[in-house]
Amino acid sequence: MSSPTRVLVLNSGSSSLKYQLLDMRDSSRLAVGLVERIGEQTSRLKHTPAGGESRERGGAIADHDAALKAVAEELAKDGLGLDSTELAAIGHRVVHGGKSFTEPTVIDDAVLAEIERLIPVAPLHNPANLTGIRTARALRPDLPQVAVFDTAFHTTMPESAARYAIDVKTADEHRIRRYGFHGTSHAYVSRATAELLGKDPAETNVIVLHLGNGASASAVRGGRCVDTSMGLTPLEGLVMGTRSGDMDPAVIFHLMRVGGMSADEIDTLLNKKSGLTGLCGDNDMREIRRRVDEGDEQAELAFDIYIHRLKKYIGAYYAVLGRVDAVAFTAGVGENAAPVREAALAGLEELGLAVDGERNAVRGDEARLISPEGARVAVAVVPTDEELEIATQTYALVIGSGNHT
Ligand SMILES: Nc1ncnc2c1ncn2[C@@H]1O[C@H](COP(=O)(O)OP(=O)(O)O)[C@@H](O)[C@H]1O
Ligand SMILES: CC(=O)OP(=O)(O)O
Ligand SMILES: [Mg+2]
Repeated sequence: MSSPTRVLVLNSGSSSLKYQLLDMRDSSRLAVGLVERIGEQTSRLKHTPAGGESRERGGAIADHDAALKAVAEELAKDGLGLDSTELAAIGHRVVHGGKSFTEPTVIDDAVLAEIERLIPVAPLHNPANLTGIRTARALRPDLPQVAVFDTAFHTTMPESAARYAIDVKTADEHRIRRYGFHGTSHAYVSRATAELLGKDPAETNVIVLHLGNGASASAVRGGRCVDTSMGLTPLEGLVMGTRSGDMDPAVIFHLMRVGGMSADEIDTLLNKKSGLTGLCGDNDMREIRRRVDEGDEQAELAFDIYIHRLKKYIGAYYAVLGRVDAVAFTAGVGENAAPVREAALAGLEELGLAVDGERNAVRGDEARLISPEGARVAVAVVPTDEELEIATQTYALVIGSGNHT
C-alpha cells in the first residue's frame, strides 16, 4: 500500500475551530470548515467539501472537544473521516511554545505538559489548542500529531529585540521575554512576498503586517525574523479587535490602586474589551468603515488610533531593517481593507513608500503589488495561508522522520 498523503490541520482559537484537510501530493484542499461561537447557544459549523456544496449546522457546541467531534462527523459524511487510512498526520496550530519549541514537534505527553505549562502566557489560546490535541489523539491514537508553534519563527530575534529592559534576574526567573506570535503567517507571507518580487527570500527584507482580529507586525531580514510587535503574550503591539496593544504599564497599577480592579478584571479589560471594541463598540473593520463613511466620529477616532499605531510600527521596522524591499499586508483586515492600507502608508513617500489608488482598489485572492510602477519599496497584499504552511511543516516532519504509518 502506498504511504498516506493527507494531513488534517486544526487551528483552534479561543471560541472557534478552523480546519482543513489537505492532500499533500499537490497541496489540494479536500475539505475546509469553521466552527464559530463555541461555548455559546448559537454555535455554527460550516463545512465545505472540495467541489461540493457547503453544509451548515447550528445549535450549541459546548467546547472544542464537541466541536472537533462534530467536524469528524461532517468529514465522515464525505468519506473523509478521521478513521481514513489515507491520513498521514494531524497538524495543530499551537499559539505559545515558549523558548522550548523552535521547530514543528511531534506531540507526546511531555510536549503536552509544556503547552499546558504555558497557559498563563496564552490564556485565550493554549487551552483551546490543548483540547483540540487531546480530542484528536483520543480519536486517532495511532496517528502522529504535530504541533506547529506561532512563536517558532520568532526565535531568531536577537536578544536586543527579545528582552524587556527589566531586572534580568526577575525576567529569567519568570521567563519574561518577548516571544512573538502569528509566526506561521509571518514566515509564509515574508517568503511569498519575496517570490512575488522574483527575489531570493534569503536576500529580501520585508515588513509583514498581519492584521486580523489579533494583529502583529514583523521585521524579516533575509527570511529570519529580527523583531515583532507581540511580546510575552499576544497583547503587546498594534491596536487589535479587542486587545489594547502597547500601553504604559503604569495604567495597570493605576487601575489596581485607584480603580480598585483585580488582576483578572484588568486582564479581561485589556484582552477582550479594549482595542477597536473598547474604542467604538465594534471590532469588525467593515462595520467601522461603514460608520466612518456615515460620519460617525467615535468610529473615526478608533480608526485613526489604529492607523497611527500601525504607522509607528512601519517606521520602527524600517529603521530596524535599514533597507526595506517590501511591506506586505495580510490577514482579514490587511487583505480586504483598502482604506487601512492607504491610510497606513499616507505621507511616507520620502521613505519610498506609496500606494497606487487603482491597484489598491482591486480585490482578489492572489498576491499582488499595490505600489506604483517603479516604486523604491514594493507594497503588496499577500493572502496568508497558515493552514497550508502548518500542513507542509507537519507532512515534512512526518515523512522525514519515517513516523507515518
Ligand atoms: N471585507 C473586509 N473588509 C474589511 N475588513 C475585513 C473584511 N473581511 C474581514 N475583515 C476583518 O478581518 C477580521 C478577521 O480577520 P482574520 O484574519 O480572519 O482574523 P482571526 O484569524 O484573528 O480570526 C474581521 O474581524 C474584520 O475586521
Ligand atoms: C496569537 C493571536 O493573536 O492569534 P489570533 O489572531 O488567532 O487571535
Ligand atoms: Mg488568525
